[in-house]
Amino acid sequence: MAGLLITFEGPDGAGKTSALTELVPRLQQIVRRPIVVTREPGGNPISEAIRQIILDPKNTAMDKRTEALLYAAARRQHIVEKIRPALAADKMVLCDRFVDSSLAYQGAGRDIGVTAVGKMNKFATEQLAPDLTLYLDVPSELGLQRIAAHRQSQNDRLDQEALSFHQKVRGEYLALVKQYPQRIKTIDATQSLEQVIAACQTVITTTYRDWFN
Ligand SMILES: Nc1ncnc2c1ncn2[C@@H]1O[C@H](COP(=O)(O)OP(=O)(O)OP(=O)(O)O)[C@@H](O)[C@H]1O
Ligand SMILES: Cc1cn([C@H]2C[C@H](O)[C@@H](COP(=O)(O)O)O2)c(=O)[nH]c1=O
Repeated sequence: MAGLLITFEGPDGAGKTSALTELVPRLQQIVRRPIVVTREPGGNPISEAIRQIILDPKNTAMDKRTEALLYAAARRQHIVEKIRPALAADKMVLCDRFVDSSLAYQGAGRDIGVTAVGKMNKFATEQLAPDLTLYLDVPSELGLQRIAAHRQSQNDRLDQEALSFHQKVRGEYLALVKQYPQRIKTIDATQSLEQVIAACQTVITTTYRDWFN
């Protein structure tokens, strides 16, 4: 498999989606091979349908292991339908969230345990791992403030969790950064959006120089 899987991670409100939206057209101007942009949970009809169920604020009865299994199920379908075919066709895949989100949110945030969630995801992914992960770091308070300030619709079920949940999530992300320093590069997402985009672009283009003009 000669493609590249680059994932974007971070607490809610870190700015992943905003940064990706601006970054993609800039990379497309200089990249030598096609880019596929996708997200989790989602990226194909089955996984987007699972996303609706997971994030629906009405689903307050959802058990935490059910939630973890649904994220993993959505991921499995996403890998089979979209990620693996794109990598096999030598494309660069930019994915908004991947397994690290499950480790941080379900493993730590929901207290299921990072090891247990990791094992479940190995089954789902058959060990497919990102080549590079950009971790956009913000204090949980700031991320939640951004979401509240720009809210256009009702918060999803995860956004509605208490600050302490989001702090556990961030704590696990910071632990993952220490555990995988080669793969995960931290971007200071308290900077302006333009600075965040520029930092992401620099990490990607300097790490994979031969992919760019
Ligand atoms: N660097 C930034 N400075 C100030 N505001 C920002 C910055 N980045 C994003 N925002 C704003 O914060 C809000 C959340 O951004 P965005 O949806 O991109 O975050 P996200 O990481 O994708 O969050 P989530 O995971 O919850 O979807 C948006 O309204 C966006 O305009
Ligand atoms: C992949 C994944 C995501 N989550 C959480 C993180 C967010 O709160 C939502 C996804 O919404 P976004 O606006 O697209 O960021 O789901 C999770 O808990 N576990 C996961 O594996």
